[in-house]
Amino acid sequence: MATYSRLPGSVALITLQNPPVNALSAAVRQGIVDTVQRALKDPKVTSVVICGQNGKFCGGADIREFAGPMLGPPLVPMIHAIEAVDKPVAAAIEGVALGGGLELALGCHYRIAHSKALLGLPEVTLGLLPGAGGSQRLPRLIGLTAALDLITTGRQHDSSFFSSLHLLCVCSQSISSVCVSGQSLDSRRLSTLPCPCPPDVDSLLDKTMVKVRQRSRGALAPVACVQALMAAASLPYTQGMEKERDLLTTLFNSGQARALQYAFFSQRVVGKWSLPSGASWDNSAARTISKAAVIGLGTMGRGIVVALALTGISVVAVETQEKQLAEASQVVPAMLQREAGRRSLATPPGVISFSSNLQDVCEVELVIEAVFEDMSLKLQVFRHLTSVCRPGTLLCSNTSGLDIDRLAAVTQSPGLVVGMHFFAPAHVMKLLEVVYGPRSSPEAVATAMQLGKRMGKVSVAVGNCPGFVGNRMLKPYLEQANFLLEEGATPQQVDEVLEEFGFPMGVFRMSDLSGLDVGWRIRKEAGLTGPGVESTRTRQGRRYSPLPDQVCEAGRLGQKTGRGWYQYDGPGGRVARSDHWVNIFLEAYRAEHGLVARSIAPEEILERCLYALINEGFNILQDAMAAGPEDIDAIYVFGYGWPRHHGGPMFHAGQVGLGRILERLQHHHHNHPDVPHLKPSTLLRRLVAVGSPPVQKWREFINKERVHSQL
Ligand SMILES: CC(C)(COP(=O)(O)OP(=O)(O)OC[C@H]1O[C@@H](n2cnc3c(N)ncnc32)[C@H](O)[C@@H]1OP(=O)(O)O)[C@@H](O)C(=O)NCCC(=O)NCCSC(=O)/C=C/CCCCCCCCCCCCC(=O)O
Repeated sequence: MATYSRLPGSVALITLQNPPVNALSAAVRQGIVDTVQRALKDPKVTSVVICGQNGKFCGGADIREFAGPMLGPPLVPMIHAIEAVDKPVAAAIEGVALGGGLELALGCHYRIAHSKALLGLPEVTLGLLPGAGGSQRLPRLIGLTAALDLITTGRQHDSSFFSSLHLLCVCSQSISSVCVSGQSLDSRRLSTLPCPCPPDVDSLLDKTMVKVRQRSRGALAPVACVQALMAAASLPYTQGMEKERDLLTTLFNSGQARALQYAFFSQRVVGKWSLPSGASWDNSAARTISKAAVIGLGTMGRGIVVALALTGISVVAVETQEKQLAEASQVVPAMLQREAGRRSLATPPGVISFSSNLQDVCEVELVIEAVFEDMSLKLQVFRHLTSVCRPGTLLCSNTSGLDIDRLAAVTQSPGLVVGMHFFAPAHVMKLLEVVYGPRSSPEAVATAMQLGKRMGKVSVAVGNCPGFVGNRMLKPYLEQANFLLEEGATPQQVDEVLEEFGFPMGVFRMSDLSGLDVGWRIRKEAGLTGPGVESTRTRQGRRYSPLPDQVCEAGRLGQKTGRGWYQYDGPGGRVARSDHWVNIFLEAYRAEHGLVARSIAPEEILERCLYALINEGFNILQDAMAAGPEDIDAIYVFGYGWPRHHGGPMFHAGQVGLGRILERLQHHHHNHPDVPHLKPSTLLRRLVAVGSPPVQKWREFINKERVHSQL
C-alpha cells in the first residue's frame, strides 16, 4: 500500500509500503493512484513527494506477481498520470530505485537521492525490458549512449554516477526538504523531450546490437532492449511506447523471462538452507570469523586467500614448498590489490601473512585446506591441523569431490569439519559448495555458509557424495561427450551444439581450459585406467571410453601444454583451433575398436549430454544430496556456465517437459544399455507418474515421498 501525510506547510508525502523492498504490487499501485488523487484534490497541497518506507524507495515491479494474472492499476498509465499532473511531484530516493521503481521516479518531475542510494534498470536480468516507460524516458533524459549501456547490461550505480548524468537534481546526505514548487513543469515531463543522440546514431545502434548478440548467447531480452532504444531514438514518444509494449509482451510470455525470474528466486532460496537433520539457516547460529588460514598456495589456495582478505579477514597463508611460497607471496598481494581496486571496496582488506610452517595456524578460527587433490595428503594435513589448532577451530577442505567424512574422522572434533568447495578463480567465481558430512555440526555449516555470503558467493549446502553435486552431474555429461566422439562426432561439433544452447564453452574447450590431467588422475585413482588396466571399452561392468586417457598419454593436457582436444598458439594459449591430429587420432581409434562413424544430429548431441546430466540431478535429489532443484540450478548457473536464461538443468527439464525427458532417456538407454547414467531415475519416473508438477513443487513432493518411503 501507500500512505498519505501532509508535511508542515503545503507538501503531501506519499510513502510506499511493501516490505522488504517496497515492490510495486497491485496494492502499492492502487495506493499510489489513490494518494496522488488525494493530493491533487487538496487545494492546500502545492507539491508532492513520493518516498519508500524503511529507507528503501522501491525495488521495482513485484516479481512474484508475474506468475499470475495482472490485477490492480497497470504501471504505465499510473506513471503517465503522475507525469501529467500540474503540481510538482518529486521522488525522494533512499536505498534502492530499481526497475519499475526508477521508472516511477522518471515519471516524477524531480528526483533527489541519498548519496548511498543504488539506482538502475535491471529488467534485462529478469528477461524483460524497462517496460513502464523506462526505455523511452531514460534516453530522453541522459542520452541514448548512456541509456544503451545501462539498459542492456542492467548495471546499477550509486547516485553520484546518476547525478553526473543529470538524472538527479540533488544528491544529499539526508533527504529533508526540497522545494520543488513554483516552477513550470513543461520541461520536467521527460516524455515531451527529444532523445539526445550522437551524430553516428545508426552506427552506435548497429555496433551495440552486434555486441549484445555476441554477449547474450541466445538471450532475447538484451536484443529487445536495443530495439526499444532504437525506437526511442527514431520515433515520437507515443509510438516508442507502443514498440516498448509489443517487445515487453513478447518477452513477458517467453520461457526465458520465466527462467530468469526463477533464477532470481533460486539464488535467494539456496541461502535459506536446510539439512536432512532438520538443522537450517533459521535455527543454526553461525560464528563470525575474523582470522583464518589457508593451507596450500596453488591456484585455488591463492584465490581463496584473496577472497577471504577482500572481506577484511586476516589470513595466514601456508605453503610448505619454498618455491611455491616465494611465488605466492609475490603474486597474492598483487591479485588482492587488483581485485580490491576493481571492486572499490569500502572495507580495507585483511592482512595476509605468509608462512611455511603449519604451526602458524594455531591462533586462527577457521582453516581452509587447499592442497593437491589427493586423499592421503589431505588426511595427513587434517591430522596435523587437529593437533596444532586451538580446540574449536573449524577445519574446512576445498576438495572438489573427496569424502569429507574420512577427513573428519582423523580429527578430534569431526563436527567442526565441512567442505568449502570453491571454483577457479576462487576470488572471482560466485559459487561455493558447502559440503556437510554426516557428522558436520549445524554451527559449522552455518559458519561456512555465512562466510561464503560475506565473500559475495552464492553458497549452496550439499551432501557428501563423490563429486558432491556439481562434479557428480558433470561426470555423465563428459561421459556422453566422449561416447559421441567414439560414435562419429568431432569435438568441434559437440562444442558448437552446446555453445549454441548458450554455454560459454563447449565441453571439450572447457576440459582443455581446466586441464585434461585432472580427470585422468581421478580415473587412475578409481582404478579405471593406468598400468595394469586392460585397454577395453568396458570397465567395471559398464561402457567406458579410454579416449581422454589416450589424449593425455599423448602429452596433450589442454591449454597448459598448447594441445588437447584442440591446438593452441603455444602452452598457455587461449584460442582454440581444430587440430588435424585429433581427427586422425579419432579415426585410428574407431578403426582399432571396430567402430563405424555415423553422422550424429545436433539434437542427439544436446539430448545425450544434457539429459544424462539432468538425470543425475534427479538422482541427487532422490539421494537427498541437494535440498531442492533450486540448489542444483544455482550450482549450475553460478559454477558451470549453464545459461541463466535456461534457468538451470532442473528448471530446463520442467520446461522441456518431464514426460519428454523420460521418453528420450528411455530411448537412449535402450540404444546404450551399458550406460547406467542413461537409465531414468526413479524420482523422474515418479514425478511423471503424478502428472509432472512444476519445479517449485518438487521439494514438497520429494519430502512426502521420502516420508512414505517411495524413494
Ligand atoms: C537490491 C535488492 C532490491 C535488495 O537486495 P537485498 O537487500 O540483498 O535483499 P534480497 O535478499 O535480494 O531481497 C529481499 C527479499 O525481497 C524480495 N524481492 C526483492 N526484489 C523484489 C521484487 N522486485 N519483487 C518481489 N520480491 C522482491 C526477494 O525475493 C527477497 O525475498 P525472500 O527473502 O526471497 O522471500 C534485490 O532484492 C534486487 O535486486 N531485487 C530485484 C530488483 C529488480 O530486478 N527489479 C526489477 C523488477 S522488474 C520491473 O521492475 C519491471 C518493470 C517494467 C515492466 C513491468 C511489467 C509488468 C507486467 C506487464 C505485463 C505486460 C505483458 C502483457 C502480457 C499479455 O498481455 O499477455
